[in-house]
Amino acid sequence: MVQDERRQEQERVNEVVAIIGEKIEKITGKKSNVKQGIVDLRKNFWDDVTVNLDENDDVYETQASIKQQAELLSERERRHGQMSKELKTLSRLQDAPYFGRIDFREEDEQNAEPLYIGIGSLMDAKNEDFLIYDWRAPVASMYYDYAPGPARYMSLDGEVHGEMTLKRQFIIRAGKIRGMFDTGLTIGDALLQSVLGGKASLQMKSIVSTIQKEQNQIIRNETDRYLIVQGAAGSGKTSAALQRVAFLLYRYRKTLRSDNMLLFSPNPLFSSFISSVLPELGEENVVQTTFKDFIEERIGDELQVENPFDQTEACLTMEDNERLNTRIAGIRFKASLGYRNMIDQWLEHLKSEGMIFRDITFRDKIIVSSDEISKFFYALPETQSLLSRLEQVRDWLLRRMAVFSKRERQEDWVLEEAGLLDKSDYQSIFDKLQQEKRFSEDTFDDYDREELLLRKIVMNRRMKKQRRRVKQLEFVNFQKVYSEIFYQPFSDAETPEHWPEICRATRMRFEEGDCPWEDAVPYLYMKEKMQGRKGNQEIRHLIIDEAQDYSPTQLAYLKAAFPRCRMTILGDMNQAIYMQSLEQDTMLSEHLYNPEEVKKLTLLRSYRSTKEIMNFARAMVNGGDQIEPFERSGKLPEWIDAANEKDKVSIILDKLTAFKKNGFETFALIGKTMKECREAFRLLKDHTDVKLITQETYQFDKGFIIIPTYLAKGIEFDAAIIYDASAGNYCRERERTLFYTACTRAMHELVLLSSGEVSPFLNLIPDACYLRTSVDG
Ligand SMILES: Nc1ncnc2c1ncn2[C@@H]1O[C@H](COP(=O)(O)OP(=O)(O)OP(=O)(O)O)[C@@H](O)[C@H]1O
Repeated sequence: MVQDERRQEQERVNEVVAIIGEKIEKITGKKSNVKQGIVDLRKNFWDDVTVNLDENDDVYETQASIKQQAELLSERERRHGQMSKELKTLSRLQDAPYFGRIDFREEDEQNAEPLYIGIGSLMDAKNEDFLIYDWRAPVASMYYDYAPGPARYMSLDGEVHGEMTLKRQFIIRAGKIRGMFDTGLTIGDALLQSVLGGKASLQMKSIVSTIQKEQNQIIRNETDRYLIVQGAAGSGKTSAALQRVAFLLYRYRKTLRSDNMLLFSPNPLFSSFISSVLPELGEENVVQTTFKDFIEERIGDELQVENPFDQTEACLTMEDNERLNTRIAGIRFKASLGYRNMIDQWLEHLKSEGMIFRDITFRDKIIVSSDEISKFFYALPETQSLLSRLEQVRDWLLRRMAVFSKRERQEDWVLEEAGLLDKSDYQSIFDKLQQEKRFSEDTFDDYDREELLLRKIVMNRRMKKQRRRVKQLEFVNFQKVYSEIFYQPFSDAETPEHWPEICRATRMRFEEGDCPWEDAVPYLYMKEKMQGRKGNQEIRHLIIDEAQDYSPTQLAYLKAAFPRCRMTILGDMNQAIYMQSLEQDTMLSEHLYNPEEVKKLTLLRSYRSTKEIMNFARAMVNGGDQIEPFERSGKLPEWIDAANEKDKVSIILDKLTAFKKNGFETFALIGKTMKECREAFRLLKDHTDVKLITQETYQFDKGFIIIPTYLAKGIEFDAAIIYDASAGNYCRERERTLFYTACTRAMHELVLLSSGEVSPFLNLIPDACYLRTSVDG
């Protein structure tokens, strides 16, 4: 019976594959015709355009004709693009046409209808019935949401109720059914077992065939402007987020393109790790950036912005003393909305005093001095906003610069510089003079005219940059205005502990042209508020991964920078590693949003690691008992005492050999800091093939790598070794989440090395959760 069914299903697969083959052939033929059409059109573009510039009407006609031709060309190019995309999806479907089937009997109907679900939809040859439904189609949601029994889905015409009589899962490769299971509520635990038991890969895979019900809610949420997902390590936050992108691109395909979405990822390595998921689902990748790159680009080269990883590294490697306490207090305070209020107060204060301007200079001459600007600015009515007054200063300065330019162009140096102008400049002046002659026959002053035009060109070019800066209101000395905050007499109630030292340190950094990472967003907030910078209207959806590392100030900044945006915000409080986000509000805090616009979902089931690894790791974090490890068994985590560096090296080498024997392909030695990783690399590099991952690494290969925790975020490995789990390395409360993050990178095996006293976090773990050995076993 079962065999019979399998045979029938295989026959259907064969039929569908054959139809896909025919479609591919047909579209390929059409595509090459369209391509030829494009080539011809490009070649003969001007043949079909009537060019006539004699009369005004003719010019319009010519323009219309060019426009028509260009539209024809771009329409064909668009069709060609669409066909390429369709072909890509078809060839994926040819390999594995679908992964699921549900039989659904609608209320009031007699019979159940089988629906097959795959990564794209496919109609039969007559274009009448669906042979495959796209996983994102409304009806397909039942596949993820229900076990056989009563089921419903939301169609475009309203809710449809009925009964699901069968739910079946397929593994199809190269058109052959390799596995077929009839499943219960959770989609094919057997299949999930086999997917999760596989090797870690260098690139994340899509989870389309095994999306879980709670993940489906995230993927298909359409109602909430801000969707927050708090999910345990390995619970599929990133996976669900990428599936969600594909879903939204499908659901809103008429209005939403991939370049309307922006994904913030924690580091460049992660960006490349996830880059193949969307193409695998037949969608284009969305734009990706890191928050640091985004901020750095907005600040430009006026300041040297500290890298957040350097900030973390500095805090983790500094000795425990007052300097460190000051730094941490500063980081935490500047991430709070309290500090933002302080900046708002400062902006208010600037209305009556305190603005600092730059001299407007040209070749060592002061065109307008900062004092003069200040006088002009403060002479304007205080009732006007800062922005409107700055705009009036701008216009006044531009006029003053024009007057200056007119005077300066009489100077000898200008003519000397004109001698260095290009041939093309002379040509354009000649053309201009010729044109002028069409209107006046007076040619006596041609020589003077030419000299004047040359002088104008020189001055315009020399003053261009200056003018642009003035237009952008850069005559305000924003850095100094910001530094001034740290001279103001704020009350003790408004300021944190160590405030005087924080002020001193911040002023010093700004004087040197450095912008500490904790000041980057507050500085931009102040500056852009003064400049009245408009928000980005193009980006309509932000996906923010590892959101536990974003502060309320950073959230507020993103909301203002992308005013039209919806946001999917994913993170795990237990993996907060930046000083700013430890034990205080982060972007995951619901109360930072308008209650009507926000929804928070929680993922507690963890899929990445074996049950043993997850049982071990969850014991060290708050609320860990609520995390549910997926039922997949492996070895107990091993905690090995190593007396010295030599022992450590030999243990690591032995473990590597064992990992390879197990068929593992990716293994990481995870250090707390880059400093620790460099030390480990120095010890190991002559004994084995190993690569050190740094901030500049954009991709990693199979094999053995050494990586600090903050760069391993979001990534996974077949096996992980924690290089130093001693008390000296992980004992402070703020190191708990770092330690947990490191341990949860391992899929199949976890090894921890320590010498001397072990981290107190390990004491929290029941003895039965690990195996303890020393070097000689
Ligand atoms: N429904 C699923 N089906 C198959 N695999 C899944 C599923 N959900 C998650 N996984 C797998 O679990 C692993 C962890 O997923 P992912 O990286 O998305 O989790 P995460 O919550 O972002 O983790 P972290 O916070 O630790 O970085 C990945 O290998 C992913 O493929």
